[in-house]
Amino acid sequence: MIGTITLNPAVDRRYNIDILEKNTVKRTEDYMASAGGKGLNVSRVARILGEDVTAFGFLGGNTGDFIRNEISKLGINDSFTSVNGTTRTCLNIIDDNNDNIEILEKGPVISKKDKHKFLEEFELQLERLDIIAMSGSLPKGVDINIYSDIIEIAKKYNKKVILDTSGNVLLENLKSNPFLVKPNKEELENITGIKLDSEEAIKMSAHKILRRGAKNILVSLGDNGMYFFGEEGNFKVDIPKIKIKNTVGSGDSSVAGFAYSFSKGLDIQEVLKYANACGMSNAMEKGTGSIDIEKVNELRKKIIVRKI
Ligand SMILES: Nc1ncnc2c1ncn2[C@@H]1O[C@H](COP(=O)(O)OP(=O)(O)OP(=O)(O)O)[C@@H](O)[C@H]1O
Ligand SMILES: O=P(O)(O)OC[C@@]1(O)O[C@H](CO)[C@@H](O)[C@@H]1O
Repeated sequence: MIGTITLNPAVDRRYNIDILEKNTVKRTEDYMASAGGKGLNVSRVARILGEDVTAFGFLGGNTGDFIRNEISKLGINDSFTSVNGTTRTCLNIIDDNNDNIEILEKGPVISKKDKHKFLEEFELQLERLDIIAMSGSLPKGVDINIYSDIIEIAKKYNKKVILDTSGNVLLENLKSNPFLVKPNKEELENITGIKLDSEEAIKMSAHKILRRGAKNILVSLGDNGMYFFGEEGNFKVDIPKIKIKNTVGSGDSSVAGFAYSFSKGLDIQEVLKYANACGMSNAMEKGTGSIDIEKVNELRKKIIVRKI
């Protein structure tokens, strides 16, 4: 069973239009709403891979009800804590060239009481979880160290935690030794201040993050694949060219592919193939945080993992 934590979930609304242009009115029949926020994308992809998933976090208002309904249809166990505020809505507007704009709301304010309820619920269920993936930005009212609080609880039960977040929230929570972090190239550049224009620069930056506490790091590079640095060595993943439709949620799909294959005991090279194949399959679909299992299996055969 994979546990996912989405402290700031979102109803993701995707709109496909012909062209992105200032000062115009656009009408479209090509749009969709999904249960989003990074951890919920991880949940959905892990579920498509055939894994049992329990999802934790905060939900409120009619958008929260929409998400509860969607995840119940997918067979994801709902362990969300109810809050008074309203879960945010995030927009992804994509044109015919696959250029897009994302508009992300801040989200509701979480009270101390609800935070404690959430931590209690999480600890109650921890024993049943093989691995935990926690992802995304923090809602207001929640302390920047909350991801460390969660990791410390998980450590008591010997559980591994993947942390996929960015900026100061990522930096501040490295001290509690997350099992894996997954910045993309831009996020890694932002937190280390080092321009990542060579493999050497990426390696140096990634090792900076390892020295600050993370056990392993995946650096995702969009259409250029991925690097992995950590306990099992250093690897570069080379991927074939694909035709993309919507790359939003590819990072989350990679986290799901990693968590799924790692928890099944596959070796690191196979795990990295799963992580990339899931990210790629998501990029080939219109939906956000959505994969096609047959494509994942085809793609895995075409991905090359090199020790560096
Ligand atoms: N344009 C693309 N072409 C091929 N593969 C892609 C593309 N974009 C993403 N991928 C695959 O998905 C993985 C994760 O994507 P990416 O590096 O864009 O993560 P991300 O920036 O965290 O994504 P997001 O924040 O939108 O979820 C990549 O390592 C790659 O395997
Ligand atoms: O504000 P956060 O939590 O950083 O990002 C939220 C978000 O952009 O991330 C997902 C794509 O990765 C979307 O489902 C969602 O809207």
